[in-house]
This record gives sequence, C-alpha cells and structure tokens, in this order.
Amino acid sequence: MKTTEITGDLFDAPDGAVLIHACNCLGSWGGGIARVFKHKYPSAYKFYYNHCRALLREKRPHTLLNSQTNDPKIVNLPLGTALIIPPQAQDYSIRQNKKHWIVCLFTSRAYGRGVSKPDVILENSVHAIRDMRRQLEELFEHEDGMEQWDGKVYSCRFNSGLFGVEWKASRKILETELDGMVGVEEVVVVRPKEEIE
Ligand SMILES: Nc1ncnc2c1ncn2[C@@H]1O[C@H](COP(=O)(O)OP(=O)(O)OC[C@H]2O[C@H](OP(=O)(O)O)[C@H](O)[C@@H]2O)[C@@H](O)[C@H]1O
Repeated sequence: MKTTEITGDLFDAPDGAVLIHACNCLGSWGGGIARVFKHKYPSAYKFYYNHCRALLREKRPHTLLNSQTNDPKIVNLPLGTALIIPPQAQDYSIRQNKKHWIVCLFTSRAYGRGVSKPDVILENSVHAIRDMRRQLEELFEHEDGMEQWDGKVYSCRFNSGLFGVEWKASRKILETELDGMVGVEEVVVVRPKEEIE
C-alpha cells in the first residue's frame, strides 16, 4: 500500500475521511493526539469509552496467533482489534466539525507506566490493522455512509509518541497489512510541522 507523508494537522483531513490513531483498552483519551480527539469529538470519545468499559466488565478473551511464530496468545478484547466510529451527529452538527470516521487501533492494553513494550505494541498493531482492514472492506462493500469518502485513509504516526514505538516500524506494518486492500488507494500519514522526518 502506498503511504504518503505530509506535514500538517490530521484534523484538517477532508470531510468524510477516515482518521487512524492508537488507543489503550482502558477507555482513556488522556494525552497526545487522543486528547485532541476527545476535545473535538466528545460523542466519538463516549463511543470508544463505552466500548472499552463494556469489554473490561465482560472480560472476553480472544486468541492472537503471533504473526512471526504463529504461537497463540490469549488476550482480552479489544486488544489487537480496531474500533471504527462512524461520524457522530452530535460532533459534526453542533461543533461544525467535519464528518470524520475515527479508527481506534487497540495496540496497548494500558497507558502511562502500564504501557506495553514496543514489540508487544507492534504485534498488537498487526492484528488491529488486519481487523481494521476487514471492517473497512465490509463498510466499502455496503457503502454505509461512506459516500463522501475520498478513498484515502489518514493517519497520525500512531504508536510513536506516548506509546514510545519508532514510527518506521509501525509504518512498515501498516504498509504490509494494507497491501492490496480493496477500496483504499492511499494512506496519508500526517506529521505535525514541528516533527522531523
Ligand atoms: N494534530 C495532529 N496531527 C497529526 N499528528 C499529530 C497531531 N497531534 C499529535 N500528533 C502526532 O501523533 C503521533 C502520536 O503520538 P501520541 O503520543 O498522541 O499517541 P501514541 O499513539 O504514541 O500513544 C497513544 C496513547 O496516548 C494517548 O494518551 P493517553 O495514553 O491516554 O495519555 C492515547 O490515549 C494512547 O493511550 C505523534 O507523532 C504526535 O506528534
């Protein structure tokens, strides 16, 4: 999959765009770009929070087969999955926001001192991106509200800030796992001006 890196603000992505960021499974959008998501899209935050809290209560295990060794690892949902949040009316009508689809990649169970190690985050990223691809391909098939969508997926350099993972490692996974994806022409990675290459 072709990725293009530009400098700018992820939230300037066009109306109808899909925006990707990495999330913890505890229901917190407390820092980094997640904090901006929470401020700009409070209803989308509630959607994410409710998803996390319901799964934390139910403790639903699922098995991730290691992408290198195929060894099974049992983790609790939503770790290693993606949540796709459709544009929320409360967010785009009241706040004149754009109709952005938000993709949460659950790459670390916890955050702060509890954040997972980089290799664990990267392995979880493989599974979360595969899950995102499956869900997006299904969405495109049914065209559920994706009419304004320009066929591009916009992403921040997820995992590379508070999750402490070198961006090129996550980018390699994104490019590999989205290769040949139906419906997506390009992934646009948006990097803040102050960040170097
Ligand atoms: N407007 C903007 N446009 C484009 N790029 C922007 C931007 N603003 C910042 N960036 C860049 O986006 C990258 C990601 O960096 P981040 O540190 O945010 O995310 P991450 O994926 O490493 O970690 C996730 C955990 O951090 C959060 O906060 P809490 O843990 O809750 O406190 C979550 O909840 C998770 O848990 C860095 O390159 C930032 O420069």
